[in-house]
Amino acid sequence: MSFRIQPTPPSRPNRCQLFGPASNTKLPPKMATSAADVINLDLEDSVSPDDKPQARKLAIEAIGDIDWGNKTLSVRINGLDTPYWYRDVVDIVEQAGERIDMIMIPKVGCAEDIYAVDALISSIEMAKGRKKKIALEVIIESAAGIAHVEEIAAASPRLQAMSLGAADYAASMGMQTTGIGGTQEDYYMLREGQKYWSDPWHWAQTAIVAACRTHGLLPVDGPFGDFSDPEGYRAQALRSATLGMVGKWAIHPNQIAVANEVFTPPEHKVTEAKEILAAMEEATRSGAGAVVYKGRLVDIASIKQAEVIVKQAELIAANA
Ligand SMILES: C[C@@H](C(=O)SCCNC(=O)CCNC(=O)[C@H](O)C(C)(C)COP(=O)(O)OP(=O)(O)OC[C@H]1O[C@@H](n2cnc3c(N)ncnc32)[C@H](O)[C@@H]1OP(=O)(O)O)[C@H](O)C(=O)O
Ligand SMILES: [Mg+2]
Repeated sequence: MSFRIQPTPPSRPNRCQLFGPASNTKLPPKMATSAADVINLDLEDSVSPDDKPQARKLAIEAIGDIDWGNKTLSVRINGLDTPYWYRDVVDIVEQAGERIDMIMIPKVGCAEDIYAVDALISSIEMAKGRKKKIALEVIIESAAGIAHVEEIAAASPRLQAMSLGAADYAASMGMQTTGIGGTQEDYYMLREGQKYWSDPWHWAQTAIVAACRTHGLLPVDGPFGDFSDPEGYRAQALRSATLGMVGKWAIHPNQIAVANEVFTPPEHKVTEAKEILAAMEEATRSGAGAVVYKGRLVDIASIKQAEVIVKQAELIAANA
């Protein structure tokens, strides 16, 4: 380990982030009673330009009027290249009650994007005497975003989470696809006439996980557009969880249960992790640094790996 200790990310569940356009009044009450850990009321791409002012007003009403229970409540503002974002921040931070937890900034490309929003929020919080500091989360969904992912992760103490936005990312990278996440037909290796599909999102996800872990943020997988393909969603979520992401977006209620299931460590993994911790405790007592568990090596690094799984399970149980 470096002299700099890896910071601990926020201790809250983030298995499923459910999105819905703030302009659609039918959705927020349903989102509030869903099993998602995080709710994102959207002012950005699911809201048409003509509906932006009304969507802001409805988001403010929904934040104040609905019982959101213990969910983390976030609003996605418009991008910094639009005429909408400053008004989103001003209206939400001035007019929404203390129940709002987070603002999500889309399409971030550099640390200064976060600085700008942070400065504006800070000024309004002081002017209005807001008690609770609003947190930030960002979406990496452009070539610039992924190129500058580490400086973005380090940009503000308000930052809690970072997601991959597969659709805008694909467009910005010039990828030849209209799919939002998941397997891409043409991204395969060929061996002896057999196709083996690879994961075109892998590099971006890994870069996001590394930046988040370095700076104590929660890495989150973004949307999977084909909500009629639960097994495709599950496969993508399983890959993300294996890489170290803590959750995934849902754009339809039928994706929530799968996200919650995949990002809750299964019982057999928790049991195995606890057995490894017990085996290592025994090894430490007898002065050994490594032991054999089920025919394989476990050592001091295995303690840290096992602790990841046990802590994930404890966090989720504590918030159930
Ligand atoms: C890709 C980039 C993004 O920006 S992703 C995030 C932005 N997009 C969204 O927020 C879309 C959210 N989803 C929806 O608006 C809808 O789900 C829909 C339009 C995709 C489909 O809606 P529809 O009503 O046709 O679907 P049904 O199957 O009929 O719904 C059944 C039932 O569920 C309720 N419902 C639907 N969606 C939601 C939801 N999001 N939350 C809660 N409830 C929902 C619906 O009202 C029905 O209810 P019922 O009538 O049965 O009571 C990204 O940035 C990138 O770049 O990658
Ligand atoms: Mg997007």
